[in-house]
Amino acid sequence: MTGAPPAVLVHRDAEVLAAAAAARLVTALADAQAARGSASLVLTGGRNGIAVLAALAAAPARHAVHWGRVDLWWGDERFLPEGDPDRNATQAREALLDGLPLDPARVRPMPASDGPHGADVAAAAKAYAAELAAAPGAFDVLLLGLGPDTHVASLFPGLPGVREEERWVVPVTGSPKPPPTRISLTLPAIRSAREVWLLAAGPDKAEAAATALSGADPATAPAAGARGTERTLWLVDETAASALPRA
Ligand SMILES: O=C1O[C@H](COP(=O)(O)O)[C@@H](O)[C@H](O)[C@H]1O
Repeated sequence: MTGAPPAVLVHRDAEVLAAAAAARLVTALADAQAARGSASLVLTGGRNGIAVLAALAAAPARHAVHWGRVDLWWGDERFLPEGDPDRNATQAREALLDGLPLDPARVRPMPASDGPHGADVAAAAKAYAAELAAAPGAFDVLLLGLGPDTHVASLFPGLPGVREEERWVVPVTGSPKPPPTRISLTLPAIRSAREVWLLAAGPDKAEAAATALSGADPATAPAAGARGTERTLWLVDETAASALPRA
């Protein structure tokens, strides 16, 4: 498989994991800005991803990042009306984004179901792919949560999105986790990022982490296919790490 092999960092609990990932994110974004002038970050939904954003909102070190020069994208979205509390973008705004001096032109949530494409999720996914294609440079950091079924973004085991080899964004219908209709980056898009960080805390993630890190087929364990070009980091807590081999 292409990409950097995973490195696993185990933290004491979910709270420490969120604080440590937030601190790491500040450093990664500030380093990217020092090297290239701006930084590009892909956000995830889910409880661990949103916990990292909340930890960042509470960390004075966040001021080390020039937020006006950060491009924000999303790895997946629940296809719901704008402002719906279940949208990943709504949760990210409430946890962190509303309190940051971002450049609104550089914040690119995935389309909502009451947006310009209406309920046409395929058109919405295509439009997001076009936005991505028009943007220069690689993602610096791409965050992913881990589902108990090994899903990442909205790429679920057995659904066609996980086998996509060409498109960077796909519509998802029939998601086993509600809501059923979603938009997701694909594995080729995820693998284009310099750094991919998978966040997993809680005993319900233990089997998924062990399966994905054992070299499973991404078609049946999507998280196994999530790698960065320069770095793949699994940031987990002790309970999520409990089924991993000791070494
Ligand atoms: O629905 C989603 O779930 C995954 C995992 O969420 P978690 O709450 O089990 O950690 C998340 O990564 C994804 O962005 C989200 O849309």
